[in-house]
Formats: sequence, C-alpha cells, structure tokens
Amino acid sequence: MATNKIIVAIDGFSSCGKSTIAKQLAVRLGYAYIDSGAMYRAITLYFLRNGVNYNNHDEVVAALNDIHITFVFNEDSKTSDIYLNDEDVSLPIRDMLVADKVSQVAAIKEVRHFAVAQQKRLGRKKGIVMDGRDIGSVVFPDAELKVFMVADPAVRVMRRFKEMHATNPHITIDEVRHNLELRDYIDSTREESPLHQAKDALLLDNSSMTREEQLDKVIGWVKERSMARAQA
Ligand SMILES: Nc1ncnc2c1ncn2[C@@H]1O[C@H](COP(=O)(O)OP(=O)(O)O)[C@@H](O)[C@H]1O
Ligand SMILES: Nc1ccn([C@@H]2O[C@H](COP(=O)(O)OP(=O)(O)O)[C@@H](O)[C@H]2O)c(=O)n1
Repeated sequence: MATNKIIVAIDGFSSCGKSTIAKQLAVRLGYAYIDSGAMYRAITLYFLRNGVNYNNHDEVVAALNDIHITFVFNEDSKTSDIYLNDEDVSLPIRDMLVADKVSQVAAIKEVRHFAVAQQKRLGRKKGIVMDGRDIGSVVFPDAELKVFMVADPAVRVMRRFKEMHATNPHITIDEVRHNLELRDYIDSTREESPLHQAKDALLLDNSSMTREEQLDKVIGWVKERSMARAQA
C-alpha cells in the first residue's frame, strides 16, 4: 500500500533543540522517534563500565558484539526509553561522565558502522523522525525532509546548563561550555561522517524561537514534503 509517511532527518550541533523538536514532531505526526545520539551514549556507557580501551580495535569489536540496544515506547513520557542489554539506561547516559567521552567513541569507525546499520533498519518503513549528526548525510541520504539546526553558542550552553542543573546542582556553566565546545569540534572535524549541513537540508536557527515557534516552522516543512510525496 502506498504511504504518505516520510523520513525526517534532524542534524546539528549539541543542545540546539534537535531532540525537543524531534519528539514534538513524532507525537504530532504519529511517527516513531529515534534519538541516534542516545545510541552513541549507550555504547560509551558500556565502554566506561567495562573498562573497554577504545583505542584498541579488537577490544572495541569484541565489546560491540556484546552490545544490544533497543528502544521501548513509554506511554507516560510519549517517547522511547533506551535499553542497553535489557537495562533502561535513559538516565545514566545523560551523565557528564558519558558526555565527556561520547564524541571520542562516536568517532570510531566500527562504532559508527554498528550504530548506522541499526538506524537504517529502523527507518525501513518510513514514518520516522531521527536526530543526530549524520542522519541527513549518511543514515538517510534520501530523507524527504532534512533539517540542520543551529543556535547561538551562548544560548545553547545556557539551555544545556539549565537542563543538567536540574539533576546535578554541582554542575557549572564552564563545565557545560567546555563539553559543548569540545564535542562540536570533535564531531565536525572527525574523519568518519563529520557533522555538516547536507546540501539539501533546510537551515533552522532557533536562537530566539520558542519551542512552539520552532515546531510550527518544521510542521510547515513536513506538510510541504508530505504533499509533494503524495503527488509524486
Ligand atoms: N526553543 C527553545 N527555547 C528554549 N529552550 C529550548 C528550546 N528548544 C529546546 N530547548 C531546551 O534546550 C535543551 C537542549 O535541547 P535538546 O532538544 O536536548 O537539544 P539537542 O537534541 O540538539 O542536543 C533542552 O533542555 C531543551 O528543553
Ligand atoms: N548521529 C549521531 C548522533 C550523535 N553522535 C555523537 O553522539 C554525541 C551525543 O549526541 P547527542 O545527540 O546525545 O548530544 P546532544 O546534542 O543531545 O548533547 C554527539 O556529540 C556525537 O559525538 C554522532 O556522532 N552521530
């Protein structure tokens, strides 16, 4: 049966609001939402807990063989929890210990191949919103809608600080700023699928937009692309 469902790929720098929009969109459209960054965070958590030396190729490959990641829809939060080998790790993956190492782990070729293969499988039936760094460029190069998000760095730092401070009152603005700067740098300069705006991605700067305004903007784009698909 023909479907008007599309794939929405949202990429951009850390803490712009990618996941926020992606979750809102998925609820509004009745689509699945996949947070690809959560997968890299879960892999990093496994490496940290098990003392995996991620500079050692054989250790990385062996560890990936022992990692099983699943997303389970949570009726209360209306979004998916992420499970690492049957443990819900949605909270521990947000820890600064993970944030400090995730970009180094995500730069490893074998790690990316492992995660991208699963991400591609999840998008087979369309009707999916996925956010990350390489979704429009590598995971779904044929996505009907690609959004590339940016926001003023100082705005991003304060957004992430506010979020992390709610669960960790000891966190400092400097710590958050340093982590964002470092990850943005590693993510956009790595050899394997670096973060960049795909040539057919629409740019969204939400520095001074509310959550409602940014959602309205993207919903407008989704309508255009879904209509174009229905007419094709
Ligand atoms: N338009 C906005 N205005 C203010 N805060 C926002 C806005 N969009 C998202 N946020 C907040 O900014 C933080 C980072 O958003 P998030 O969606 O996690 O970003 P990303 O997925 O790009 O890292 C979250 O705490 C989120 O609630
Ligand atoms: N598609 C993706 C998604 C995330 N990542 C990596 O995973 C890290 C964490 O992603 P995230 O989306 O949870 O990060 P935030 O933007 O939410 O802070 C990023 O800094 C990247 O290093 C990636 O390489 N490719």
